[in-house]
Amino acid sequence: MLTVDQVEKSYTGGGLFSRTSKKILHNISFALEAGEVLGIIGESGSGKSTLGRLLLGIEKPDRGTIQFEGISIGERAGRRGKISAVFQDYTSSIHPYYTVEKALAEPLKLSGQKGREVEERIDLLLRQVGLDSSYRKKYPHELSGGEAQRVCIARAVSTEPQCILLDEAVSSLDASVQFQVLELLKKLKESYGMSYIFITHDIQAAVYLCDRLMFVRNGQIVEIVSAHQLTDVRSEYSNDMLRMALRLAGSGEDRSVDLENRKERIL
Ligand SMILES: Nc1ncnc2c1ncn2[C@@H]1O[C@H](COP(=O)(O)OP(=O)(O)OP(=O)(O)O)[C@@H](O)[C@H]1O
Repeated sequence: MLTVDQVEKSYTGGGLFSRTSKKILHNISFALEAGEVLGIIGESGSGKSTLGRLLLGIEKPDRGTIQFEGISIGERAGRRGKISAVFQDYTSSIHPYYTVEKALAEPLKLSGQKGREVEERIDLLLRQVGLDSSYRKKYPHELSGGEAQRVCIARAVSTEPQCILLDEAVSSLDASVQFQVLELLKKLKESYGMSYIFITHDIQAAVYLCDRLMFVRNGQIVEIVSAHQLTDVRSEYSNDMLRMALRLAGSGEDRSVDLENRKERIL
C-alpha cells in the first residue's frame, strides 16, 4: 500500500548564510501493508519525526520515492483522504477557538459531507472515541489531555483514511490514560481496518500496538522485526532498547499498564 524507496533527507545547518548540510535520513526503504501497524522506534534525534513529515507529504525527500498505491505522496492525489496524522501536542492540534464539533466538522465538510450527514457522523465519532455528545460544545481548554487526544483521534479517523500516522501520540499522557488511548486505537483499527504508523521511543507501547517494529538509528533502518517475535531481534542497538524497556518495566518506572503482558512479549 505505502512504499518508501531509498529515501534521503538533509537539512542545512543553522545561521542565515550556513551552507553546511547534515544528512538526517539515509537510504530508507520499507513497505507498509494495508491494515498493518508499523512501529518506528529510535532514540531521540534518530530522524523518526523527519521521516513522519516526509510520509505525510509535509516535506519532500531529497532523493528516493514515497508512494501510496503507486502514486507519489508529493501529488495531492497520492495523499488526499489516504493518510492523516495525530501528534504528541494535542493541545495545539485543535484550533483554540473551535468547539469539538467544529473541529470534527471541518475535515468532514472538506471531504464533501453536508448537513445532517455531518451531524450524525460527529455523534458517531464521539461515541467511538468514548466521549458523549456533551463534548460537542466544549473548547480545547475545557478538555483533559486524554479527552483532547481522543478528539484528535476522532478527527484523524473522521474521513476514514487508509493510514494514520501517530507521532508520539500517547507519550505525554499519563499511564492509565495512555493505556486507554492504546486500547481505543486497537478498537478503531478493528472497526475501520486502517493501517497505523506508530512513531515512538516507547517500546512497550509499540509492542502492545504494532505488528512490526522498525528500529531507526542515526537516520538509518537498523532492522525490521515482527512485534510478536522479538527473540528474532539481531542488532545490539535494538536489543539494548528492548533491555532498557524491560529494566524500566521491572523498576516500576514504567508509565504504562498491562506490564506483565508486555514483558512476556518482550521476553
Ligand atoms: N527543520 C529542520 N531543520 C534542521 N534540522 C532539523 C529539522 N528538523 C529536524 N532536524 C534535525 O534532524 C534530526 C532528527 O530530528 P527528528 O525530530 O526527526 O528526530 P526524532 O527521532 O523524531 O527525535 P525525538 O524523538 O526527540 O522527537 C535532529 O538532529 C534535528 O535537530
